Amino acid sequence: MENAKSVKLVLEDGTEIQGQSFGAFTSAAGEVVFSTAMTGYPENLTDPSFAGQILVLTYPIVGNYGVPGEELYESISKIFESDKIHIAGLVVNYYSEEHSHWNAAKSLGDWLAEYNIPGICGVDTRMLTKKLREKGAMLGKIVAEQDVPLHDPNLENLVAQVSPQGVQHYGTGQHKIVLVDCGTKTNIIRCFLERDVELIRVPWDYDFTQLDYDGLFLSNGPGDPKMCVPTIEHLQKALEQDKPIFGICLGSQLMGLAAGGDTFKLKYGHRSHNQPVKLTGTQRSYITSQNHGFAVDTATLPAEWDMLFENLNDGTCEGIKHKTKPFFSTQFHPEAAGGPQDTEFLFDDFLKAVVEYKASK
Ligand SMILES: NC(=O)CC[C@H](N)C(=O)O
Repeated sequence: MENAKSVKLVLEDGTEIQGQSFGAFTSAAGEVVFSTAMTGYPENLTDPSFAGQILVLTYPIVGNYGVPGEELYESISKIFESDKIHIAGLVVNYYSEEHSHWNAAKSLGDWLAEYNIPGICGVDTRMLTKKLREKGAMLGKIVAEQDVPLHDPNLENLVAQVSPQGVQHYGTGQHKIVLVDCGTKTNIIRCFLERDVELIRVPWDYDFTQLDYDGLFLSNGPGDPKMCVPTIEHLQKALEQDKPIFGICLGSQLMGLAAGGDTFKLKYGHRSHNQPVKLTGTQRSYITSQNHGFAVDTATLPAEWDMLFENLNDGTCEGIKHKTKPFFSTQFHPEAAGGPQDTEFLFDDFLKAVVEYKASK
C-alpha cells in the first residue's frame, strides 16, 4: 500500500513481523487466533465471541467487498452480529483498498478506524497460521507508535463486558424462549424470530429461573466458560427441571460444566466455515461454521449425558445431549452467519421439543 505507515505484529514467543497499517494507527494486545474462512469479515468482526482476540485471516485478499451499511431487522441489526467491532486487531495478507459490492457502504479500513481497531497487512498469514498451529494460540500485539504490554484476555470476565445490562423482549410468537445473552450473535435472535417465538433476552448473570418460559437458550460468548459462575449456577437449577434447553458454542460449554463435566482449552481452536462434524450414532456428517478455543471434555461427562456431535478433524466434542431430557447443545454455530446453514434445522428440533414439553403439561 502506498504511503501506509509501518506497524509490527509481535508474538509472545518473540516473533516480530513487519507490516503496514490499515484501520486505526494504534497499538493493541490480545490472544492471536486464526480463521480459515474465505468470506464473512463483517460477521466475524462483530461476533462478540472474538472479544479480546487479534484475528488472523488466512484468506489472502481481504476487504475487496467492503462493509455493508446498517439495516435493522425488528430492533436488531439485519447484517452484523452485534452493534460494534469486537476483535482487538486484524491481521491480513493483502488488504484491498478498492472495494466493490452492491451493498457496500464503506471500506474495511474506514470501519476499523471508526472503532479505533488496528489492522496490519502485508503479513504472510499462512506462515503465521502454521506457527500458531504448531505452537498453539499465542498472546500477541500489534505495535504502532506506542508499545503496549502483552495481555491475556482469557483471564478477564469477557462475558460480563459484552452481555447487555437489561432485559429485552422480541417477537409475539407462541413459544416463550429465554435467551441468556453471554454475547449472542444477532443471527441467533433472527433465527428465533423467523420461527413462532417470543424471545426474552436476559443478561448473562440474570436469574432466569424466576421467569415463566417454555424453553431456555444459552448463547455463544467470549473467553473461558469457567468465568460464567452465576450462569452455570442458574443453569444447574434449570437442569433439574424438564423444560427444553439448547446451547450454542459457549452455551454448549456452560451446559457441560453445569452438568458436572469439564472444559479445556484447545491448542489453537476451530475457526472457519468448513468444519466437519458427525452426528453420534450415525454416519451422517455436516459442514459447520465454528469459532471456539475451548471444548467440553467428553470423558468427563456424567453418565446421563452423551456426545451429540464429534469433530471429524480432531475428534473433539461438538455438542452434547441428555439421554432422557430435552437438553442438547452444539459447539458449532447452526445459525451460521457467515457460513453454511446446513444445521439450522436444530432450531426447529429445539422448538419441536418445546411443543412436546408444552403438550405434556
Ligand atoms: N463462539 C463461542 O461461543 C466461543 C466460546 C468460547 N469463548 C471459546 O472460545 O471456546
